[in-house]
Amino acid sequence: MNLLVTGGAGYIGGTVSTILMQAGHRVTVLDNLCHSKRAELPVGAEFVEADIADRPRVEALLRELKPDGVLHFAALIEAGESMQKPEIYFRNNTASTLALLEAMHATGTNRLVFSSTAAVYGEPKSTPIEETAALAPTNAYGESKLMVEQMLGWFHRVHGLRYASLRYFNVAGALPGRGEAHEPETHIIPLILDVALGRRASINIYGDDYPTPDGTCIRDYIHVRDLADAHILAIKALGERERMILNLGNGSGFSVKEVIASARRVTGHAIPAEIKPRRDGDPARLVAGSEKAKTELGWQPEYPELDRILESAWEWHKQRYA
Ligand SMILES: NC(=O)c1ccc[n+]([C@@H]2O[C@H](COP(=O)([O-])OP(=O)(O)OC[C@H]3O[C@@H](n4cnc5c(N)ncnc54)[C@H](O)[C@@H]3O)[C@@H](O)[C@H]2O)c1
Ligand SMILES: O=c1ccn([C@@H]2O[C@H](COP(=O)(O)OP(=O)(O)O[C@H]3O[C@H](CO)[C@H](O)[C@H](O)[C@H]3O)[C@@H](O)[C@H]2O)c(=O)[nH]1
Repeated sequence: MNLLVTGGAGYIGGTVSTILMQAGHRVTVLDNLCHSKRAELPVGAEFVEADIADRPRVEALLRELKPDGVLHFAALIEAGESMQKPEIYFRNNTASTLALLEAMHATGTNRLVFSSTAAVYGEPKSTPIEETAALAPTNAYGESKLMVEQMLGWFHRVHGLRYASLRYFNVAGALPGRGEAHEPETHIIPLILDVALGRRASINIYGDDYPTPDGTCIRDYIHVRDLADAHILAIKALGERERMILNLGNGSGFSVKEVIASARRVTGHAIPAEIKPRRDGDPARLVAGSEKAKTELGWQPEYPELDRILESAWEWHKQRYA
C-alpha cells in the first residue's frame, strides 16, 4: 500500500512507519516537527514538513500521492498539559484534524486510521472497559480526541469516509533501533528508565491515595510493536469494513508501583521513588477490554508481559543515552 502517515516523526508514528516499510509498504511522513526532530524520521520514508492544518498543502500532497489511506498520529499528547492549556489541544488535535478531513474529502481519499485514546472514557464505571462504555473524558486531551471521533462518525455517514478509530491504552516498549523519547518526556516508563540510567535522581509517584489496591493509578501497557500490527490489520480491513472503533490494550492493569517494581527487576537498579500529589485529570484505573480487536481484526498481541515491554524499552534507552 501507499500510505500517508501524519505525525510519523514521533514515537508511535515513526515505529509504525518502520514496521510498515519492513512489510513492503510505501510511506510518506507528514509532520511539522513540533514535538520531534528531523534526525528521528523513520529511515526510508519520504518526508514532507508541514502542519496538518495547512489545508492547501495537504490537499496538494494528497492529489500528488493518491495514497490508499492515511494513518493519523499527529497530535499533542500530554493529558497533564491539556489541563493547563486546553485551547492548544482543541486547536491542534480537533480543529487541525478537521482541516485534514476536509482535504481528504476534497481529494477523494477515503480510508483513515485514527489514533484515539483510552482517555475518551474518563473514569470508567467498571473495568475492563468495553468500547460501548460511557464516553466522559476527565481531561481536555481526551475530549479533543473524542470530538474527532464524533466528526469521523459524521464524515462516514455523510461522505462515506471509511475509518478505524483505535483507542490506545498506554503505549510503551521499543524496536531495536527506535524507542520512546518525547521532548519533554512525561510518560512513566521512559522517566523510570532515566532514573535507572542516572539521568534523574528519582521517580515521582503522582498520588498514592487512589481507590486501587496499592493506592497508585492502574494502566494497561501495550507494546508498540503489537500496536503497529493492529494498524496494518486495520488499514487492510478498511477495504471491506466501513467503520471500526476498537480498544488496543492487553486487558491487564499494572499500578505505578508495579511498573516501578518491574523496572527494578529488569534494570537491577534500586529506582528511588517519591510520593507526590495527584496529577490533575488522571483517572484511577484504565484497563482495556480488547476482545473486539481480536475478533474483528484477527489481532493477537505477541508481547503482553510488562517485563518484556520494559526490557525492550530498557535496551533501547541504554543504547540511546548510556
Ligand atoms: N503514547 C501513548 O501512550 C498514546 C496513548 C494513546 C494515544 N496516543 C496517540 O498516539 C499518537 C502518537 O503519539 P506519540 O506518543 O507518538 O506522540 P509524539 O509526540 O511522539 O508524536 C506526535 C507527532 O505529531 C507531530 N505533530 C503534532 N501536531 C502536528 C500538526 N499539527 N501537524 C503535523 N505534525 C504534528 C509531532 O511533531 C510529533 O512528531 C497521538 O495522536 C497520541 O494522542 C498515544
Ligand atoms: O512521573 C510520572 C509520570 C506518570 N505517573 C503516573 O503514571 C501513570 C501513567 O502516566 P503516563 O503519563 O505515562 O500516561 P497517561 O496514562 O497519563 O497517558 C497515556 O495514555 C493515555 C491513554 O491511557 C493517553 O492516550 C496519553 O496520550 C498517554 O500519554 C499515571 O497514573 C500517572 O499519574 C507518575 O506517577 N509519575
